[in-house]
Amino acid sequence: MTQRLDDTDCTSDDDASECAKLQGPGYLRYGDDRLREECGVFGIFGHPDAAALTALGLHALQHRGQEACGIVSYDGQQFNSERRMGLVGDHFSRANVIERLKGHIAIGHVRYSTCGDPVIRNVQPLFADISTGGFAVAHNGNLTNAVTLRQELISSGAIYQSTSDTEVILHLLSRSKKNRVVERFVDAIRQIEGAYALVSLTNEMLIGARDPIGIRPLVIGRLGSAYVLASETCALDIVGAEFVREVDNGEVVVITENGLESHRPFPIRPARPCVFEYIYFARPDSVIGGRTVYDIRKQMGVQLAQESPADVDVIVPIPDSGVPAAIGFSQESGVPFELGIIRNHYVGRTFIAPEQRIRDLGVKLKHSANASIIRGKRIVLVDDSVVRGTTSKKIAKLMYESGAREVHMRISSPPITHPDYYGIDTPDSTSLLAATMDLEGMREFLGVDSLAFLSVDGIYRAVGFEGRDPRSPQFTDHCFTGEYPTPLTDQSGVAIPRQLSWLAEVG
Ligand SMILES: O=P(O)(O)OC[C@H]1O[C@H](OP(=O)(O)OP(=O)(O)O)[C@H](O)[C@@H]1O
Ligand SMILES: NC(=O)CC[C@H](N)C(=O)O
Ligand SMILES: [Mg+2]
Repeated sequence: MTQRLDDTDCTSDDDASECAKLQGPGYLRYGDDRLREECGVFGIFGHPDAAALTALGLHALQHRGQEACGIVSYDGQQFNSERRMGLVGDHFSRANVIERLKGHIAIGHVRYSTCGDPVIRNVQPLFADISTGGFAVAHNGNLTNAVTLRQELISSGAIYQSTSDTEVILHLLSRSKKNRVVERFVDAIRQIEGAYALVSLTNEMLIGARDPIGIRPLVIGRLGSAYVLASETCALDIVGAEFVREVDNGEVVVITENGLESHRPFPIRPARPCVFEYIYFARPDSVIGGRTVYDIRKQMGVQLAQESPADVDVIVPIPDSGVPAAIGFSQESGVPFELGIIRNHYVGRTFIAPEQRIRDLGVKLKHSANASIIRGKRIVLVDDSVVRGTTSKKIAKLMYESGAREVHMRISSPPITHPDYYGIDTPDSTSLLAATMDLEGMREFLGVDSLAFLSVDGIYRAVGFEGRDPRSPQFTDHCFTGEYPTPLTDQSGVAIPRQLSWLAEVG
């Protein structure tokens, strides 16, 4: 059966085309030099206001991706799709937009691109009409063999519509020889490598899946008789859904009118979720593994104060994500916590810009000194991470300019020495401060009186373990250890062509 797709996706967007111009046309970006967040996914089955609730869920997940957003619904007759560059609230708060997205099943996505330009053709959910009917997919994560598979598929006749890694899933699904859509889906995900939390929609089901070691998060909720899938529990809270459980690593959940069915298509392995969810990505009020992210970040601050105390007058967090660790540091050390930096609420997470000059400006736009707190004081600045050092360097300078007597920096995660290929999109190693300098070099570069990072075991202790189990690490932590838990086929194979498409979207 073939369903109609009513597609009101944006076809021209000034920001998107400007971005594309700045980056060069149609490049399949890999490991470029920007810190990015992640994507967020949401899905709901069996609710008359499916699209409106999806918009709310995406709004709660906005911290995971601020580049673009989209929703696909199914109304019993046809699929309806809206995909836009920009924020959820700027588009999906309009009643006429939600009215167009009719139906009782919907999925949605907020995007930060890790693979493929930030242009409308890469905005998710992606949709395809395959022999079993319409199929939409929204993906958080990054596939580490997507380029290799793409080359194979294109050489055997596949016509790609985007430069996103996610599109490979649609091609594999379409080419599967299996009959049922769930079997085809399983067939497809067995061929992909890397990190994925997926929500997918057909005319009769909602599907959720996590990669074999569960790098990226996905939770299940109930809202009356409806089922909800979401990247984080904060998206369940906003729609009033009750948390049921996390989707397990390697699990596929299929939700139909008959309820939820669980499939385990991969050999059982221990989970290794990404530790960066705790450190930076997830919203502090989200619950992972039974504990709030806020509580865990505070514990990271406690561990940090124990490992690297400082003789100072005041503890100052670098907002936003440095705040809980700074509270923990203050409570453990007994030194008062003060908001010595005020954050501008109209600038999102790290100001997204392709040039260092604009990133520098971004940090200035985002953070201002609360000089009366700083003047004449010895302070500890607490942040969750240092990637390129842009934030820490600017803020340290700002503190001295505002009259701080001493500035000490404490980071509630270990030095990031290795790039990420699983959806974080930390830069290649030449741009990572800790990959190019030792501790003293970083201290000098940042211009602070002292600098210390939390140890790798300290992170594990904060989450509740005795330390990292070297034989079977409990987390995906390659950023700090260099130990990648999946094959990096695209990185280790023959050269990845930087340019896969000659189509530049200019409007
Ligand atoms: O060393 P850098 O390259 O500057 O990157 C590290 C900074 O980026 C992140 O903050 P971000 O502004 O993205 O988000 P937040 O407001 O949630 O802290 C992180 O919390 C650090 O502050
Ligand atoms: N950050 C992510 O999870 C990105 C999802 C997908 N790889 C994309 O580039 O769109
Ligand atoms: Mg920050």
